[in-house]
Amino acid sequence: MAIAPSKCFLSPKALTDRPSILPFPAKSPSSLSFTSSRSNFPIQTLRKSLDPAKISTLPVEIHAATSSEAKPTILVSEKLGEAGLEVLRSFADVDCSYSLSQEDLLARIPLCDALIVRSGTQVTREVFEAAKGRLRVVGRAGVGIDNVDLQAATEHGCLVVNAPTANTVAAAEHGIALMAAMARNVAAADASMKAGKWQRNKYVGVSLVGKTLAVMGFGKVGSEVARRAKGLGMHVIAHDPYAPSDRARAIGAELVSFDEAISTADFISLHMPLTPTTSKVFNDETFGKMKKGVRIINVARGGVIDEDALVRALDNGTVAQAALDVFTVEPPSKDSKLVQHENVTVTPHLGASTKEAQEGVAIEIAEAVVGALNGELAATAVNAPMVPAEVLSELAPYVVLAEKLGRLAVQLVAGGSGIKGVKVVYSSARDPDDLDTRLLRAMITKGIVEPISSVFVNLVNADYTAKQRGLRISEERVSHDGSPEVPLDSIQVHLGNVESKFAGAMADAGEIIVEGRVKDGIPHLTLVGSFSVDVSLEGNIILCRQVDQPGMIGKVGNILGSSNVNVSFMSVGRTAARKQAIMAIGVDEEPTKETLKKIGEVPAVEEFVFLKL
Ligand SMILES: NC(=O)c1ccc[n+]([C@@H]2O[C@H](COP(=O)([O-])OP(=O)(O)OC[C@H]3O[C@@H](n4cnc5c(N)ncnc54)[C@H](O)[C@@H]3O)[C@@H](O)[C@H]2O)c1
Ligand SMILES: O=C(O)[C@H](O)COP(=O)(O)O
Repeated sequence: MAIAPSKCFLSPKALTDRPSILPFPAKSPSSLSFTSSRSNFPIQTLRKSLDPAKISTLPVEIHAATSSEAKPTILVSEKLGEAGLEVLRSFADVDCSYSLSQEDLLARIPLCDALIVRSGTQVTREVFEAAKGRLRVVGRAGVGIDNVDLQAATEHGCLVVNAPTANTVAAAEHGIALMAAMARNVAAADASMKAGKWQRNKYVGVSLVGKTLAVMGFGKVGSEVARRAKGLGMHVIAHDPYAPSDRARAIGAELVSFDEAISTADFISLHMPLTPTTSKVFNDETFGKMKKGVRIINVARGGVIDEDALVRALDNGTVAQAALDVFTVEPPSKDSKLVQHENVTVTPHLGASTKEAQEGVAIEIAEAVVGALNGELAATAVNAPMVPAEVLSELAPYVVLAEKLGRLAVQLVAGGSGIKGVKVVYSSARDPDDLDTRLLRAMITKGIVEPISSVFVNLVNADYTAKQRGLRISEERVSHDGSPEVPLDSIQVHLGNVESKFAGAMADAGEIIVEGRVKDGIPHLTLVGSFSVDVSLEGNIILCRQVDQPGMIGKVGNILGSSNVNVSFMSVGRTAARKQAIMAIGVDEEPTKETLKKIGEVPAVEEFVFLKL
């Protein structure tokens, strides 16, 4: 796919319309090497806090598509509601392929920017590897993300989003339906009648009213089940190590320990996620602690039950009945003893399968995926920090500043000296709790890592990438006597224990230091080593260290002018009059080697460096 990296100017409206920001900021053209496997479409850097009149003149990096080919491709591998597909089709080429084998999925994934799945598609590490960097979002049209290898997604910089709320009620209703159907033998009696029998004595059930129900996992589905069970006259207890007791109290459920829940309940309904802690938490030992004749409902995940142990507990009467919507392996084998057991009622993972829930889930996931591909940070991101829109909006210019400072700092390092320690110092009048720096840290990492590697860094994989490269990033806060209305006064990036190709960037402590501030919404470089400068961080920068004397600006300016290099800014910082000074020159074009050589030949110039932003 042919994509031209180009510098464009965004209209004030485009910049202010969306309070959102770049989980996938495009690499800046200076360091960019496009491969045909990663498509890019407009990803904008928001500058909402800026004066629109000024915004219109700010260059914003956009990777503009050269043709309609640049539409992203979204693979939908399991049935998705029509309303969600419409949202997707209005934005992307949508490939609905509902019965792909794993092999077919691996073959198709390198052509896709996003993948939307339900619980039936295994999004394994192999899938991310096969995507060769193009896959940027996996959308799970539902809650459980245990079929997505989150670690692999994060390592590959791929955002995973889910739709956590739209099927809650459907799952809770299915739990209640299974409980009632099991207690009254509805499925077995139905099958018996259809076989021509009339067995009124065989299918005598048990009542729900007055019975104790233990809800295991008091989250969204669990609490809705509890609410409905209260309406049926049940006594509801719940176990959830992380649930607030006031939420349980408000519903009239009592939070108890695991052992108390399972040993006192007549019915146990499972609503926890499948995690390493909950895997097979219902096993021989825990079945042994239950009341004889207990009844179990599972609409959570099959893997929380040791299924062989459940068959034994059913056979020996510890468990009188079970109603199961989910299984360790789906679909389970046709001769599964559990599925075939006469005291077990089963459904094929139908918890979320109502028309209403599927339409809701489809819209929820389609909007999240489109938003993420557009550069917004999804509110339902599973493997990236969720930064509220207001925070994103006010930090936007600082995000640009952070990346540029990282990019500048790394270019000042002399070849051969590896970077290990990065210290970021934020000067702010805000209380530390009111300043979320995760985004800034991620962007500094991006700025440092991208110019020296082929890794694509974003908010999802920034911390992981830093760790992988042995880059220790520490953060410090310095309190500033300004207005807390302004999030930050300055950001400093310190690279420790390195040598610099520009000695002027080394501070006394033997570190490279660059500092920046946002002025009128525009990022500025304000300190290099121990020299104060003031140059807006746009285009490219030449730093010259020289003996402070009259006429230097004119001499260097003349050299650049005669080579047709446009100077946007010049700023001189010095330690003391007539001693050392640093000249920071913003240039729109990249000077040729000959031009740079001429600058180096000016007698008072002691060193200089050309830096791409
Ligand atoms: N059958 C279906 O079609 C269907 C539909 C929706 C949800 N689900 C599944 O239902 C489960 C719950 O979904 P949800 O939306 O309520 O999720 P949720 O995150 O809102 O709730 C899960 C709750 O489990 C609790 N929990 C975590 N570890 C626990 C433990 N060791 N013991 C007890 N509680 C623990 C959490 O604190 C949380 O409150 C998930 O496994 C989800 O995948 C299934
Ligand atoms: O986790 C979920 O959302 C449910 O298990 C539903 O899964 P499904 O989308 O495959 O029906």
